[in-house]
Amino acid sequence: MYYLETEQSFDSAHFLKGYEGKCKNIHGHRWRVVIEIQSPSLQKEGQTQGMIVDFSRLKEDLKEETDYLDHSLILEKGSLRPETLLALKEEGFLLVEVNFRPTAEGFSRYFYEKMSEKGYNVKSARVYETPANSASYGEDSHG
Ligand SMILES: Nc1nc2c(c(=O)[nH]1)N=C([C@H](O)[C@H](O)COP(=O)(O)OP(=O)(O)OP(=O)(O)O)CN2
Repeated sequence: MYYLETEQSFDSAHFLKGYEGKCKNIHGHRWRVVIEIQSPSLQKEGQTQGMIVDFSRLKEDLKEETDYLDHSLILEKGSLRPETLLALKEEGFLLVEVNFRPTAEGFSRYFYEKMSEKGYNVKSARVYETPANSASYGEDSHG
């Protein structure tokens, strides 16, 4: 099996609804996302001969996903009162609502699924919330 890895980073704010501690407050991170893909074979001809996929394509596909979240406030659906949400929208803030608790674990699955939807055979997605703290998601091929 061949493996290929790339990474991107983005800056965004989040908070953890229902968390007893400092993470209940809106705070920011420079999130680092590391994706590893796998393939039993390599391209046989053309520009990408000998590659799983061109790094530049893999990098761009991941960047498209991280750019979507960059400089946003990421919030779990239903975690703010409707009037608060409306007020933030009226202020013109970039808000991204997600249907999971925005933890490092939640984001690792999010990026795993986003890159899988793009056709990659993803081995793992690792998301760093801080340089020392990360979570990863993968699915073993036996289900
Ligand atoms: N398993 C997880 N635990 C925590 C997560 C998470 O995503 N997965 N997230 C948080 C908070 O979002 C928080 O930002 C991180 O908390 P903490 O580790 O305390 O942050 P720091 O490393 O910056 O800690 P300092 O003590 O301020 O250096 C909490 N837990």
